[in-house]
Amino acid sequence: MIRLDRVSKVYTRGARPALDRVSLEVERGEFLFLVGASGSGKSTFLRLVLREESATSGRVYVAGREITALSQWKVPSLRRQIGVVFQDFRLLPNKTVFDNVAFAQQVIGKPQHAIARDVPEVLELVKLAGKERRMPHELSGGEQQRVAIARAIVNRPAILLADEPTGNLDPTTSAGIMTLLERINRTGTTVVMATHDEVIVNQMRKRVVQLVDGEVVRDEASGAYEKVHIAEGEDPDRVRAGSDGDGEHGPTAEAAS
Ligand SMILES: Nc1ncnc2c1ncn2[C@@H]1O[C@H](COP(=O)(O)OP(=O)(O)OP(=O)(O)O)[C@@H](O)[C@H]1O
Repeated sequence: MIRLDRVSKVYTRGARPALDRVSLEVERGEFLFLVGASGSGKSTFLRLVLREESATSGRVYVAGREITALSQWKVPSLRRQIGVVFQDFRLLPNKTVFDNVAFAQQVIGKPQHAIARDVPEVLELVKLAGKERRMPHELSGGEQQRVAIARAIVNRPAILLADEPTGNLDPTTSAGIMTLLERINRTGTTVVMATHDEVIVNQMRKRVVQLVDGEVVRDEASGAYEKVHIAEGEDPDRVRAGSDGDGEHGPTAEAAS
């Protein structure tokens, strides 16, 4: 569903790459956590999949298409296959819950009867039935994120990208959001979630890909989030190669396939 083939991204010439020769495949229907410290390249990964940024080298494939050199006019059709959720919800403050979700359908020209059918259905799924007429500021953070998720999935995208979706939420509310994302994943949607949240990652036991300085240092089919510490004076390449004695920390992409 998503494949990166030796992808590097350099934002500023001469600077360290934000992603450094990343090769990774995400199968249709998979749920993948992308973890790593701030600045490790998680958002860059998501932006490349969305074609908000282009790779400096290597190739990116999404839903069977090579998007590295996709012409600009084809980008909207790529994005229609991808729903996105952010840490800060990004709802339209002057629109109701219903209209925030409906807007995602209106911009792609969905007819009114489809909107009248789909929006209540998706609001039911995210457990917001009855709150259609509320404005975003009349909702809790968790409810606002549910609206954002409803908006992201209302057009039935093949892929859902979530960038720190629980970053502004308390643990209980976060758990509810994770239950919802898992349910969406079970309907066949491929989910890639970037997060710092070790508790969530460790509870879910999904595939975990960990980045350090733009490099994949771990890829485990049902992993935990173990922080990779690079101590002062330690050779970071030794850590990245996973040669720390127990042999458990190297990239294990094959284990997930
Ligand atoms: N538009 C940009 N121009 C220049 N450098 C950038 C740009 N976006 C990101 N970077 C750099 O690329 C690296 C990776 O950033 P990225 O945002 O992908 O990390 P992240 O893992 O998502 O971090 P966070 O968890 O803080 O969101 C960082 O060193 C960052 O400073």
